[in-house]
Amino acid sequence: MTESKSVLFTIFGATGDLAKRKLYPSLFRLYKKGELAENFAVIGTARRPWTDDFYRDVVLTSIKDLMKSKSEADNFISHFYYQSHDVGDVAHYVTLKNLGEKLREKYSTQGNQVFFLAMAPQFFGTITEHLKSENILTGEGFERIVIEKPFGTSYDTAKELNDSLTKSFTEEQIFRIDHYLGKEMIQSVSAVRFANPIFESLWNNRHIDNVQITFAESIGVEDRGGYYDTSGALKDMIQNHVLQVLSLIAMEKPEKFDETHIVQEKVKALKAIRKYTADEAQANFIRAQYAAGTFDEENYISYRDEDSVSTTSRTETFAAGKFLIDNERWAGVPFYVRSGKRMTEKGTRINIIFKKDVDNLFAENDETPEQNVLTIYIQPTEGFSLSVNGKAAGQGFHLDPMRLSFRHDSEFLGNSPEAYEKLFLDVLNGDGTNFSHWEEAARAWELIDVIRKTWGSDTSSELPTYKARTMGPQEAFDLLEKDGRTWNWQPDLWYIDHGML
Ligand SMILES: NC(=O)C1=CN([C@@H]2O[C@H](COP(=O)(O)OP(=O)(O)OC[C@H]3O[C@@H](n4cnc5c(N)ncnc54)[C@H](OP(=O)(O)O)[C@@H]3O)[C@@H](O)[C@H]2O)C=CC1
Ligand SMILES: O=C1O[C@H](COP(=O)(O)O)[C@@H](O)[C@H](O)[C@H]1O
Repeated sequence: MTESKSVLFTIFGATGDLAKRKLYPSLFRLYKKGELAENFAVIGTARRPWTDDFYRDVVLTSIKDLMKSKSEADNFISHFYYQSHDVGDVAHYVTLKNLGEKLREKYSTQGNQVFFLAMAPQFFGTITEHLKSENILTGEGFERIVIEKPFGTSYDTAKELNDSLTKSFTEEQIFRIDHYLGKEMIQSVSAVRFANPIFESLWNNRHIDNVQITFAESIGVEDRGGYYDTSGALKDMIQNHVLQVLSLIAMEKPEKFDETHIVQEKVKALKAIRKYTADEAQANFIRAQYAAGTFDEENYISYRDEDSVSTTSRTETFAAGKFLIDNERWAGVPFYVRSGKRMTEKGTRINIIFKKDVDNLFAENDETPEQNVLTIYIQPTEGFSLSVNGKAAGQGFHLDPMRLSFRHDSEFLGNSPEAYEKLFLDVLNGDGTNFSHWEEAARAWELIDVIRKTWGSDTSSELPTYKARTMGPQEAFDLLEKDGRTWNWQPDLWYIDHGML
């Protein structure tokens, strides 16, 4: 039997896109599962002069696809209150405090508070400072703060941000969202590694040739051109999601499967990644921008033609590179990563490519076994496959590569908790395992800053482009080719075959 939580949420940025698309539906899912019942309340705040009723209607609209009965939804939204508030105005925190006290009483929330900052990071310092100075933090129950990406734009700005947050909250109270860490299959990476001796015993440079991590998106920048043009693929995806995944694959086995030990090992792995010189960054990382293209008879405009994007923009919409890890386990094993928008399909995958068979028994038969590949499918399908060599059926002896494959079915996917729902529950349980910790973010920025600066100093050369809805520029393929390798990527026929497209 689920024990429901007692808590007051304050959502800053309650009128925004993230709140409507992710936060309210996730809270509703927790409500439907009984994790939230009667003892919770939500204060939504932003500048717009909304009433409680209007706010509740907005929340209702955002959960309409999930609701089974109107009465259930009505009961849920009755826990929502709106307070118009400019985060820069001190007087508003007094109103917020008074409302909080009233709701704490009414819903018996036991002094537990979660603050969700669904706002641009430049406001984080002001908000946390005022939460403390205006005594909204009382220390009576648990008090946790959840913040969104981007966590800074460089090591220096991230450090500044962190310093201002830690004036009011301790590291244990800060939950930095990296929503990929809430995804089912990312959480499964550790299960695959540490619950299967067949893999754990091979998880090193004696058996693994290279690792490939692809975060491909078919969408362009949509309506986020203004933000994206100041960021680019390296900062938007590689600094956070990709390096988080890489550290989970590369880390040593933690002493215990808990937050402290996992984070310790992830930080060690990140620290072992070679920090490039400017020349090495130039040689090992490439970038490109999507040009116009046609796919499936549909025409796509170029990045520079997107709304709120400069027509002379040099922001990359695709980045690829090679990381090297200087430790005993991984010396000599390249970790190739790539991420881009307007690629052929949406697909996040990890490929562990095992070494070639050195002593080929079948050489005299003119047969060469293919390298074994373990693929972890993160999305849109979830599962694993392992390519193995077998004998082709029939006369004679020929090797035939085959795939042992497991995928979650569509029913499972439909019921699988959404990343934000899992992360919300982790926050309520005080479990920071699936969040980014300061030391992780700091190290990731140190690695990325070198690449960013190298690219930034080159203002004259032509930025490579790739046609919209392709797998990126030629330079990304050359990156592996010069190492005698290729990207391992086949279109995901599984979900087409299963009617999931
Ligand atoms: N949307 C998404 O999918 C994702 C968003 N994020 C991050 O989440 C955060 C929020 O993003 P998103 O919801 O898209 O942004 P929006 O621009 O849609 O929302 C911003 C919110 O901040 C409020 N706001 C702005 N200025 C003030 C102010 N001075 N005082 C009080 N409230 C203010 C706005 O409300 P009002 O105008 O009424 O004041 C609005 O509610 C950002 O950090 C973003 O990078 C991260 C990953 C994905
Ligand atoms: O953080 C971000 O992630 C999304 C991709 O997330 P997904 O869960 O849809 O795979 C990306 O589109 C966005 O640019 C980035 O900020």
